[in-house]
Amino acid sequence: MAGNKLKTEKKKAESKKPQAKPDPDVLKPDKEPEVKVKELVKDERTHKVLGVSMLLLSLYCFIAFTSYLFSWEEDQDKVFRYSARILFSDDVEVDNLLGRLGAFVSHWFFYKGFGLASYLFCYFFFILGVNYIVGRRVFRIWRNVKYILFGLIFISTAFAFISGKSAFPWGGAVGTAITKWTSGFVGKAGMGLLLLVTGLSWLIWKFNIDFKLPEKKQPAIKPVKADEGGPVLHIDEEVEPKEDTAPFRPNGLKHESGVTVIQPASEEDFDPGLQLVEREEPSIPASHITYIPPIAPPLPEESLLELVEEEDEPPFDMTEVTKPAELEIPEQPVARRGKTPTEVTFEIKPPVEETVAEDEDVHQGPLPVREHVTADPYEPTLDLRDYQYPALEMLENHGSDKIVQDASELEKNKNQIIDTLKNYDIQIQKISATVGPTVTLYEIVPAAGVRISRIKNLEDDIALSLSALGIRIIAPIPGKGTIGIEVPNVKKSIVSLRNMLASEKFMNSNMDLPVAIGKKIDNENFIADLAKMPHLLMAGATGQGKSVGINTLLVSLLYKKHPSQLKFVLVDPKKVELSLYKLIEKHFLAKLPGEEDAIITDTKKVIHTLNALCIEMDVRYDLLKEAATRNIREYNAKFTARKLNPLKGHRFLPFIVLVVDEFADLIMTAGKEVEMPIARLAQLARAVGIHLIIATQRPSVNIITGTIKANFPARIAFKVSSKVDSRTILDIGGAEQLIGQGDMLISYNGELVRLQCAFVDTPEVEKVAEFIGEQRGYPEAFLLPEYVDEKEMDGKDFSLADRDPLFEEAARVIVQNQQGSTSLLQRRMKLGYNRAGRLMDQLESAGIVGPNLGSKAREVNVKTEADLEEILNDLL
Ligand SMILES: Nc1ncnc2c1ncn2[C@@H]1O[C@H](COP(=O)(O)OP(=O)(O)OP(=O)(O)O)[C@@H](O)[C@H]1O
Repeated sequence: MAGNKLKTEKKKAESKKPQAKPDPDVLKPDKEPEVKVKELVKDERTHKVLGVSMLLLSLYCFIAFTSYLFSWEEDQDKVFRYSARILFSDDVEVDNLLGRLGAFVSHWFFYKGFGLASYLFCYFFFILGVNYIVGRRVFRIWRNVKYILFGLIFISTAFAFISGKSAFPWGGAVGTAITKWTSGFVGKAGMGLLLLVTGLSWLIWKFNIDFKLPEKKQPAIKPVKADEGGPVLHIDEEVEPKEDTAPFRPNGLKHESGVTVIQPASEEDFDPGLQLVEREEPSIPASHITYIPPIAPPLPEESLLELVEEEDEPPFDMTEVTKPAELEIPEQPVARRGKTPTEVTFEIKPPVEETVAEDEDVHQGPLPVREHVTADPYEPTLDLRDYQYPALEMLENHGSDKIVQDASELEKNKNQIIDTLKNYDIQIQKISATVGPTVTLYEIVPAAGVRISRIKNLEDDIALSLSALGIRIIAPIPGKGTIGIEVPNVKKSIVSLRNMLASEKFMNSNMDLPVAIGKKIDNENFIADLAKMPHLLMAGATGQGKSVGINTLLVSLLYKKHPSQLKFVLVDPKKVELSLYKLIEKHFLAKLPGEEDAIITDTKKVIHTLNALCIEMDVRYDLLKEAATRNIREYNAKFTARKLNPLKGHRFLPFIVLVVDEFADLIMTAGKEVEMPIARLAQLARAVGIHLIIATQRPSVNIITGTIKANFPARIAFKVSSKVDSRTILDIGGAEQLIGQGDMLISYNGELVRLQCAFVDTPEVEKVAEFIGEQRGYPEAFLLPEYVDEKEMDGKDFSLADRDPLFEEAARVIVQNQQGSTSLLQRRMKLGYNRAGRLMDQLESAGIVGPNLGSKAREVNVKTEADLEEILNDLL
């Protein structure tokens, strides 16, 4: 018994002991996985549920409101009587299609709220719903909320005002309250006017209604007979007093300088003495501009492989199609100021088509990539399909881009020009002025019989009498029978790059490499295609705007091109000018394999890079030849149409733009070694999409040699220190008379044009570069072919023991293809010319290929792969 008692006590004690190990047989209840509220809120499904709910709510309100329009008389009474209790009173019957809730809600919105304007709530729920369901911003919420708020107040008030004492709550309680207060304040008529003004203002603001009257015809220029007194001139001008432009005063019959002025005999004879020609650039507000990568169709598996092989990129999901998106370009109003009833000579010509410096063979149609698209084209932008183009908001609006001109300054200059010419007994018929950002162009129509060379010879005298720097005489202005005198403005306007990029011409341009360079004197935007130039030489004394000019060109391209379409090779011996672009290395820069820095600052590396570019050029020419195409555009079109086999080394060729910021420095240190590859590239690289921008502060003949000059038909000169320098760059004087700060002359297509370079400041460039740099890029910069300096290789005789690591692979490529060609190795193994050549020599030493046969491929001595494996094993 005692024993039993002991046992039972022991058992009890054991049962009381905490169990050390859990019994594996006992199943524990599953723990509910913890749902984090944050994740729930972010979850795509939550958004979709919300979206569907919003859409249903919108529909519900719409039906309830519409039903209210027909049942309000019957239901209103009941809602009044029961108030919210109506919702729970089963015995109350209402006519609203959506029952008691419908009647109650509609009553609240219509009667106690905004009347008919309440439909705007349906719209609000609708746009919210669509945005949530689609998962992106189809409608802009904030902008719509503003419209809805305005609409609620305005429509309810307008309806309440118009409907007067109608029993139906047209404007709801809100509209009625506002109407009551306002009519008490400004009276009924005042209220009506106020509503009209508000409504019209909104319409004008929204649609920018054009109220222009038909324009008055400008009388044609008529030569006027001279009387005995001296030069004959019509100066009856009076400039419209507008903004910053004061009027020209009528000069009467006797000009203060003694010039006899003939008054026109009749209205028709009237000839404005000084015409001010101002052109305004239509620009698109930055907020309306969205750059979106082109439509990207899905790629088949083959291309996926090819991408992985070619770009060494992680395989992306190519099956998803990037949505096509619209380029939202609101219709641009034409800024035009009419004439005052008095005789006005401030003539504002309608905006002129922007000059687009193009060759005749300019591509007018859509981009080649699209042009040649058949079914299923290759889309290079899919490499980085999420890539976002920088927004215009990242750039600043420097000044207003509005030309500031002082009329008294115009008047003074004009009189001085007339006086000076009169002193030399030169008669003129007419003088007109075009005010540009930095200079004003006075155009003179000389009287019959006056020799143009006489005016040209007086250049210095006119400059002296106007005591202004930077005067330039163009006699005659090409294409016009007039003589131009450019006089710098006292107040100069900055041309913002932002406005130029916002211009329609730039945004809609089909050019391969569009660059917004600057504004002409008549305020036309000068937008050119770098691919047509095809290279650009820039020169100018220090501090005159070269670096800004380079930034302008680079930023223009960054706004238009996808990283898959364009690569920059940046050479910056000054080390600081282009360093900002380091941020976009993995997107837009190209470099030599194994190099750390993509921006080249060291002269030795510049030589290697230039030679590597020459190799790239040769490889591209081989590719073009194989593809039976003449230029990069045709080649890429064929490639995107999938007519070229990537397994044969074909690939999409991005444009390459080489920028050298200080060319003089390189020539000084490396001379011919730099000049030769540059000249070679300049001569040949155009067709394969390699373009050069070379800048220098020392435009002397030993820097800009004949070879270089001959290959750079497009040249820009900022202010230089002497006429000789100007001649070195432009083959003509004039650049020494520029006024600096981006004032420049561009010689292009045989024309010399004065431009004010577009301005972009360093912080803006930094912002753009940061924006691009923060996005997903390629794993590394675009690799140029390897270049090995022959001199460095001298004396390194080949022995089979130290053969190239790629020897075996190269041997297999050659034997498989039964073609002993160096370019085959280059293409298939992505090698530089030199390394491929060395490999071929090694293969020759090993007896795999025969000797060099000049332009023909070498003979392949090994016929089968089995034989090759034997030879390779023997070599081990
Ligand atoms: N297009 C322009 N519009 C207005 N101002 C300009 C423009 N271009 C240059 N400037 C002014 O001139 C200054 C010097 O320009 P920039 O640095 O481009 O000269 P630079 O020729 O490159 O000189 P350096 O050869 O010494 O580097 C700028 O800081 C700017 O204030």
